[in-house]
Amino acid sequence: MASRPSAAKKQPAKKAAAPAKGPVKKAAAKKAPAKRAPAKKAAARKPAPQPAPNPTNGVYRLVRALWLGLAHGVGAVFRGIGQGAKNLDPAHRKDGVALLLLGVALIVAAGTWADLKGPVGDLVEILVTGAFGRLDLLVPILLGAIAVRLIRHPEKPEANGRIVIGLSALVIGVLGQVHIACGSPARSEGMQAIRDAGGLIGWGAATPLSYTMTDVLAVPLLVLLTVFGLLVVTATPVNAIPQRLRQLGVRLGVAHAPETDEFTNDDERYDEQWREALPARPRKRAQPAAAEPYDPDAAEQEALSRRRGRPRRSAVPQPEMNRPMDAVDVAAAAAAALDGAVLHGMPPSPLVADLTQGVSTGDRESTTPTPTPVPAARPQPGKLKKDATKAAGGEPAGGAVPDLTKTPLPKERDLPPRAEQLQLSGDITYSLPSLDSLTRGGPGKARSAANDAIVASLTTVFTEFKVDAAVTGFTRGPTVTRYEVELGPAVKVERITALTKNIAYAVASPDVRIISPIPGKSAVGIEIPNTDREMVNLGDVLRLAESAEDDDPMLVAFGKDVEGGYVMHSLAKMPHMLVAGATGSGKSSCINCLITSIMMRATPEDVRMILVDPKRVELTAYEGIPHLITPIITNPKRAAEALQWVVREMDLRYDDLAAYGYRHIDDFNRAVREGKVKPPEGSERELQPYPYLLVIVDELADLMMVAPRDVEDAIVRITQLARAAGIHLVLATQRPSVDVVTGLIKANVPSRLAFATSSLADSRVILDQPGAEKLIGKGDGLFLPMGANKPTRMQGAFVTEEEVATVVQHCKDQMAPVFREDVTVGTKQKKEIDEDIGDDLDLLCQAAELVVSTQFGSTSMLQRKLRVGFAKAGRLMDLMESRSIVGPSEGSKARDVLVKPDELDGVLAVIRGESEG
Ligand SMILES: Nc1ncnc2c1ncn2[C@@H]1O[C@H](COP(=O)(O)OP(=O)(O)OP(=O)(O)O)[C@@H](O)[C@H]1O
Repeated sequence: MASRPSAAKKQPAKKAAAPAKGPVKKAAAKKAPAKRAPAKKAAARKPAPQPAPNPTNGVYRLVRALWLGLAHGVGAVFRGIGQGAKNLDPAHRKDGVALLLLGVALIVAAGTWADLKGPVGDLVEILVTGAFGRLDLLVPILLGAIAVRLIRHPEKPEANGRIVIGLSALVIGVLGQVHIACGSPARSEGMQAIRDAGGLIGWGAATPLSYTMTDVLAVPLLVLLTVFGLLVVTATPVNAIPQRLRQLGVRLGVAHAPETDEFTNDDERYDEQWREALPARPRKRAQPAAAEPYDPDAAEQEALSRRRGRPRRSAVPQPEMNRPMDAVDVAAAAAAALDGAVLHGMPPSPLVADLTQGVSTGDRESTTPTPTPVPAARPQPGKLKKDATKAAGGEPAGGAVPDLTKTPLPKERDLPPRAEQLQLSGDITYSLPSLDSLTRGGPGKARSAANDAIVASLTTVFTEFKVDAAVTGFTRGPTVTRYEVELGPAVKVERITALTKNIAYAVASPDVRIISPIPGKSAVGIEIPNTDREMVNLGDVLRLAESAEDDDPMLVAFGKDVEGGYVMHSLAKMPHMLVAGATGSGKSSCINCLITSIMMRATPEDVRMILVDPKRVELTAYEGIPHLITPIITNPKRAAEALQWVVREMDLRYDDLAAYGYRHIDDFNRAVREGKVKPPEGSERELQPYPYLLVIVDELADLMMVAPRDVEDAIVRITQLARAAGIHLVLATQRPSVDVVTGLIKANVPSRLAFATSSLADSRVILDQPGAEKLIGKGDGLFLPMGANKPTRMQGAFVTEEEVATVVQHCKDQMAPVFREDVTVGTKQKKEIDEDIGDDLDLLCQAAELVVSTQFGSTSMLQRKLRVGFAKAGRLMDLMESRSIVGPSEGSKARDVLVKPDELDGVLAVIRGESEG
C-alpha cells in the first residue's frame, strides 16, 4: 500500500524525461527526479527561519562564526591527541592503560576503604558501591590485579578477551549470590539496602533468576556461573582440573612433582652424550625458507661455501718461520714431518700435524730458511687398531671401534688420513639376481565394461545438468582411469568442478579427482577408481628398465602411472625423497620395491645401504644382505647416531673430492677406475671407487621423537651436501605432521611420494598441495619428483615376501655383508674422564701427543707449542706424570718420556676415558 503513492509520484517524472533522453537513459531519469523531490520539499520548508531581524543579523553571524571556530579548534586538538595516541608505541599505550587502571584503583580504594569525602568520594559511592554492593572493597584489588597483569604480560593481548569474559561471569555470579545471601532486597526497599547486598549487579543477576525459579535453583546456577568464570580466568578446561590442582600442590609444597617423562630423560641423556662425544662444532642451522623452491645446486653451493669458509690446514708440516729453530722445534718438526712412521714405526697423528701447522702459521714474519716439507704418509687403520689395543695393557682400547672414524677429526686436512673405504673385500665375482626371480604380470587391461559404464554415467550427468561437455577418451591406469572431457565453447571449467559431487554420486565412488587441465592437453581430466583394479608387479617395471639398457645402479622401480607408463627414477638424481602416507597406504611396499630394485640392479660395490627400521618388523627380510654396511638399525637412538656417521662419511668423501679436485663422486670414481688418481707419495692408501650410500629410514617419526634436533640437523646437513658425495636419503613416515616433517627437512628433501593420507593437512605437508587425501590406498600414490610442480598419479609396484626372500637369498649366498663397526658406536661407551683433567682434556691429549711423538718432556716446549702459560704447562706435565707418560721432574732438565710412540693411541684412549666399556 505504502509503495503505491511513491510509484505514482515517480511515474510522471519518468514520462517527462523519457521523450528527451531516449530509452537508454530511462533508468537514470527514473531515479534522479525521485531523489530530488524530497530535497526540493525541504528547501521549500527551510526558508521559514530565514527572515531574521536585520539589526541582529551581523551579531548572529559573528557569534556563529566564533562558536564554529572554537568547536573546530577544540575538535582539532582532540583529534590531534587521538592521532598521537594512535601513533604511540603499543607498549606505551598498554602501560598507559595499566597505569590509568592503577590510578582508578587508587581512587576507588580511597573512596571505599578510606571513605573519601567530596565529589570524587560521592561518585565512587554512587558508581562502585552502587554497582558492587558490599563487595566494593574488592574492586580496587581487582583493578590493581588487572593493571599488574597488563604491565607484566603486555605480550598476551589475546588473553584479554578471555579474562574480561571470565571476570564478568565471576563477578556476576558472586554478586548474585551475595544479593540472595543478604535477603534479596528489592528496589522498593531503597538503594541503601541494595548497596548493603550485592549492589545493582547482584540485584540484576539474582532477581530474574529468583523471580522465575526461586532461590533454590538460582543459587546453584549462580555458583555454576562463578565456577565457569573462575575456569575461564585461569584458562583451565574442566578435564585439566586435577592436573592443575596437582601443579598447585607442587608449587605450594604439599605434593610431589610427578616423575619426568621417560622420553624427556632419554632425550636429555642422549643430547648430553652427543655433546660429550662430538667435536665442538658450532651448531649452525641452515635456514632455507620452507616456502622457497628447492634448488639443489644453490643449496649445495651455499653449504659448500660454508665448509670452505672454515680454515683449512695442510697436513704437510711447516716449521716455524720467525726465529731460529731450537732443538725442540727440530725434534717436533722432524717427528711430524717424517710422520713418525720412519722414526718410530707409527702413523702420523692429526693432532701433531695440526700442532706443527699451528706453529708455521704464527703471526710473525719468516726469517729462517725452511726445511723442505716431506709429504705425510697416510696411516694404516688396521695398524692403528692394533696399536690402540696394545697400549691399554692388552685390553682392546675403545672396544672394537676403529680409531679413525670413531674420533672424528676436528679439523679438515687436504687428504683424510684413512685408507678405509666402503668396498667389497677380495676378488669376489658378484652376479646380480635374475629377473626371473620376480613374477611376471600381465600387460594390464586396456578397456573394460566398467570403463564404458562410467563414460555413460558421465555423459548422463553432463546432459542432466545441461553442461556442454563430452567425454572424448580415457587412459586406463592400474588403479584409476582418467576420463578426458572436452568442453563446448564458452563453458567454464568451473562448471565441471562444481559437479564433482554429482559425478561421484553417479559413478558411485567418493574418490573422484578432477584435473584441470590435463597437462599438455585442452581437456579436463576426471580420475575415477577402477572397480576392477590391477596389481603392478615390480618384476614388470624392472624388466622395462632392463630392456631400456639403463645401467644406473640407483635406478629404482616405483610403479605405473595413470597413462599406463611405468614409473622409474634414479635415486641418485632425486636426490633425496620423502615417502609418506597413512598406515596401510602402501609405504612399506614402496620401500620394499626400492630395496629390491637396488638388490636386483646393483652390486654391493655399487650401492651400500643403511636401513633404519624403528618398527622392527618391516625390513627384517633384508637382514644379512651384502649391501648393508651395518646391521638393520631398529633402535631410534642408534639410528640418530648412524645419521651422524653418514655426516662424517660425507665429510670424508668431500675431503677426498677436494683433495683430488673432483666435483662429484661419479667423476672421482671414474678417475679411480681409469687409474687417473694416485694417492700421494708415501701413502699406503689404496684408492677405491666410492659406492653410492643409500639411507632408508622406515619411520622418521620414531627418530624425531627421540632426538629431534640431532636428527633434523643431520638430515639437513646430509640433504644439502650429500648429492655430490653419492649419499642419498629416503625418509618414510606415516605421520606427515609438521613436527615430524619439519620445514627444514621439507625444504631440503625435494622429491616427494604421497600415498593416501587421512587429511588434507597431511597432503599439504607432503606435497604442498591437496590431492593425497583423495587417494584410495594400497599403493595409489601421487609422485612429485624434484623440479615438477604437478604430481603424477601412479600405482605403486608390489613385490611379494616370497620374491623378496628369493632375491635376498641370492645376494646372501654370494657374499656376507662387510659391516662398518663405527656406524652406530659413536656414543656407545659412556666416557669417564678423570676428574683431575677437568676441562683440559683436549690440551692434555695434545701435550701427550707432542711429548710422546718428540720424545722430549719439556715444559717450555709445551708452553711454546700449545701457547699456554707456565702454570698450565706445568699442570699438564703433572697430569702426564701422574699417568706415567713422563717421569718426575729433574730440575731444569727435560723429563724422561716413558711412553713409546707406538703406544700413544692407547694412552690417548685411556686419557679420553674410552678404554673401558
Ligand atoms: N602397491 C601395492 N599394490 C597392491 N597392494 C598393495 C600395494 N601396496 C600395499 N598394498 C596392500 O596394502 C597393504 C598395506 O600396505 P603397507 O604395509 O605397505 O602399508 P604401510 O603404509 O606400510 O602401512 P604401515 O605404515 O602400517 O606399515 C599391504 O599388505 C598390501 O596388501
